Amino acid sequence: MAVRAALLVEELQRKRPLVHCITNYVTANDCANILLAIGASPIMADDPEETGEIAASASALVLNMGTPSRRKLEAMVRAGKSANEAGIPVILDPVGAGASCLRREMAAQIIREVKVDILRGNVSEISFAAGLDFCEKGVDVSEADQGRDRTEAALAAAERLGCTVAVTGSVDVVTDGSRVIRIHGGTPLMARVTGTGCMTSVLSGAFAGAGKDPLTAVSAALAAMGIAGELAFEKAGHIGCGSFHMALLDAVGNLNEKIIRERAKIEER
Ligand SMILES: Nc1ncnc2c1ncn2[C@@H]1O[C@H](COP(=O)(O)OP(=O)(O)OP(=O)(O)O)[C@@H](O)[C@H]1O
Ligand SMILES: Cc1ncsc1CCO
Ligand SMILES: [Mg+2]
Repeated sequence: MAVRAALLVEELQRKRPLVHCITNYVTANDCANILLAIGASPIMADDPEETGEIAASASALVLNMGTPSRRKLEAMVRAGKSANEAGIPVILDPVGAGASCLRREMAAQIIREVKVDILRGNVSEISFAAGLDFCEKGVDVSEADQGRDRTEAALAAAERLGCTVAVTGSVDVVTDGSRVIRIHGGTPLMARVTGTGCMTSVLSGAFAGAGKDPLTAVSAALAAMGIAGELAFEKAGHIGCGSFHMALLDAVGNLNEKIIRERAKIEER
């Protein structure tokens, strides 16, 4: 898997996939920059008047529920249907999925009307999507969920939704319902900078847009992000969160096939 992930980086950099993101206003800029850094091409577009058209010309679509609205929901459903018709992968990041009625309705409607290929979230969000949990607070992992089993949540969500699921955290877990892959690495500082999860979702979009298999695509994205987190920590971890944030973007921009082949810690059982 580490070798395939490494080769996928080269393929991504050759193909330069266009990734259409309908995302939140908190981390949109970081998501666009991380896509450019890895070698993909971002487009942020969230008006329902254009999202169907933009998705049809993209290589992947990423739907992030971070700052929701009815209008954004309409934009996402239109884009999602268009992506499904065009046969491009759809990634859903159900940010704070259980935290409000609007978010619950939004997640339910997207899952009902759009075929999602990859669901990526933290353990609270994925537990909600899997039906294991019925309320959430905020966008970070709740205290009650800190000890929750990521593998159990990932498998339950994959079974319920019939798609590939990634639950991120200290160790990331990815499953398509039968294979289970764990990606080690990263640093706890990644949870102290907002948007590192959103960035893994758009990177998953970039890898899925460059290859065909969602399981390999997300595993490659998470391995890349973990390695970048470690390299950034070595460079700037001792300075603080702000410098680490910038170093993370630098590190993603310097990733290549060799670094990923040597450093990826991907384990399958
Ligand atoms: N304790 C940790 N040790 C190592 N890596 C971590 C740790 N916590 C998070 N990460 C990494 O940080 C990235 C984001 O994961 P996280 O689960 O924090 O996403 P999130 O909660 O959706 O974040 P956000 O909502 O801020 O975008 C992943 O690459 C994950 O592996
Ligand atoms: C802090 C925050 N609030 C809504 S979206 C977001 C970014 C990370 O999910
Ligand atoms: Mg998140």
